[in-house]
Amino acid sequence: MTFSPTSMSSSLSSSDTDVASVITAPPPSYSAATQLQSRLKSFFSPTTTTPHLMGEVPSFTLPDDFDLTNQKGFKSNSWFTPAHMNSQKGIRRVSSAPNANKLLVKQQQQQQYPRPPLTPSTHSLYHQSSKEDVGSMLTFGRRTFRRTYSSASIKVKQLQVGPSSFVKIRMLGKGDVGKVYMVKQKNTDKLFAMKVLSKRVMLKRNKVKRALAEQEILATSNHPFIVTLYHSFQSQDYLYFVMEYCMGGEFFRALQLRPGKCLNEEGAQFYAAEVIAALEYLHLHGFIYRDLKPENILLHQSGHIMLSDFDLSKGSSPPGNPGVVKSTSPNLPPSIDTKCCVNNLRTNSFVGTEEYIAPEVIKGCGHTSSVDWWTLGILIYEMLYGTTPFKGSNRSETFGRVLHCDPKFSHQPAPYQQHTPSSPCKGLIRRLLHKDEGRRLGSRAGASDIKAHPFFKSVNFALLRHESPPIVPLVQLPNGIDALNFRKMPPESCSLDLEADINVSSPRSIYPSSARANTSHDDDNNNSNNDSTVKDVSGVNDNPFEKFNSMTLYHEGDSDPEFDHY
Ligand SMILES: Nc1ncnc2c1ncn2[C@@H]1O[C@H](COP(=O)(O)OP(=O)(O)OP(=O)(O)O)[C@@H](O)[C@H]1O
Repeated sequence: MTFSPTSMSSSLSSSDTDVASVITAPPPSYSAATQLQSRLKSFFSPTTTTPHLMGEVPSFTLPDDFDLTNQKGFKSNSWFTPAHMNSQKGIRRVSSAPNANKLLVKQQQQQQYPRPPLTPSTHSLYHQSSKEDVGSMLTFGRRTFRRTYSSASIKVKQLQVGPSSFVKIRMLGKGDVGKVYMVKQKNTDKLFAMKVLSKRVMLKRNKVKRALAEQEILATSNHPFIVTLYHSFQSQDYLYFVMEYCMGGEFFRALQLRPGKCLNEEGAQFYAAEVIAALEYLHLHGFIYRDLKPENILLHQSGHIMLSDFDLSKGSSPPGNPGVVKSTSPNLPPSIDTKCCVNNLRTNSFVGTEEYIAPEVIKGCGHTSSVDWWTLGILIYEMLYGTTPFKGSNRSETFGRVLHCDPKFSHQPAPYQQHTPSSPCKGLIRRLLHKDEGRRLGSRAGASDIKAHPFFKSVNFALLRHESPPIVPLVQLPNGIDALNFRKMPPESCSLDLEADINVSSPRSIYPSSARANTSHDDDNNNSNNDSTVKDVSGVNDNPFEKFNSMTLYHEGDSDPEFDHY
């Protein structure tokens, strides 16, 4: 398909006119990081210390008519009705009833570890200091933090763009509360992916905390396999994320286009290794991802992966310090324990995607970072077999299999595969899909456990970026506008009228959307959401989007004069 950008381009909504009209917030401050953590984070280069996002935003008027109730009814299954599924909430992301005890514990934790407030003086100091040498000390509020090598790889600046700085090219995808557009920056002609989230819809569906979590992760991550955020800002009605445009589109689509919708073992090993590197980085920073699936893996033009969509992720506050664990083999050096960075994070939310959901999530007995290793097991299986291991004809059957069945490996090669999976490969999948999270691979030291498995014996994790990916996306035009692997969006959806067509399930023709869409019943996130939303209505808490920062981020390697000094 050929495509003329000029014929299809349209300026962004006139209500969101320019930088001046954007509600700006100061950039974030950095959190404290221990020396060990800093050293390890630099080791996982390129990376950064964690800026916590505590901006102050001028208040604005909320739409009068927002509704606190979730619109969709959740139909629980006859054989399985855990308490957290009984409430009448949306099917795609089911929210749980608030749990008073947990709220109390959370509040106590917050009192114990308050995030440092950011004052205008602190962020102006930050700007002045952004050129300072590695290792210099910065003072934020009452706390002093050591800048490390890694923190110099992202510069947080005052917002330099607004909605009108971009021209919309086309819609790339549509989610629960927003849309993602391919946009072109007017003065540079650079392409970006712009995620636009409707505040109204977020308030309606209690998704405010999710957007804040996503911003925190995107703004603090600087990793080759995690999608890069360049700007974030908000207007009266929308939140905006301007991210690197992943020309290769969804890994899910790329898989679907392959014969048998699968990869050979070598290919699966490659993508699994990149995913492990990304998850390891997230865990190190204290985040559990919780929604690994091929739809959330995007492909860079080079074919390397970029993890995206962090709205179901959960952060540990504060993240624990990484440790060092003895290797399981006497011939191997000790390895890094990233499990302990997320050790204090146990959450009871019902989140994930049906076919990828872990047993402990279904049981509702609380889950930890081990859920990410479960989903990795499902992903590897899907890459090899073109289908997930526990898929049933409906949700009830799928959950039943997740809880009670072992993954099946046929003695014959799967269609379009020349071989059956090797023993190390099957062994890895079995160990990742262990029903008991305490005995699952990764439960001891996190990613290091998995990297040390014989299946990855031939993989050099440090050099992954230099490997040639098995799938290199076909970009039909040199400017990347007509890339493959995106869902076909109806042309009439190419408007910024978000209210009109948000929550129309994404057209996933191959799988029924219910099986592939995220499900959530997010007690810990939504407890606070519910809480803050209720306050908003009563007028006690004026702005639920206060903590959403408006900022521009520069990464090492971007054309920014400040980086030229390094
Ligand atoms: N950086 C990007 N580059 C290219 N395409 C992207 C990018 N980010 C998102 N997309 C496209 O937009 C789709 C939706 O993005 P994303 O999953 O982040 O949105 P969402 O609103 O959070 O969706 P969901 O409700 O499924 O969580 C993706 O599946 C992908 O096709």
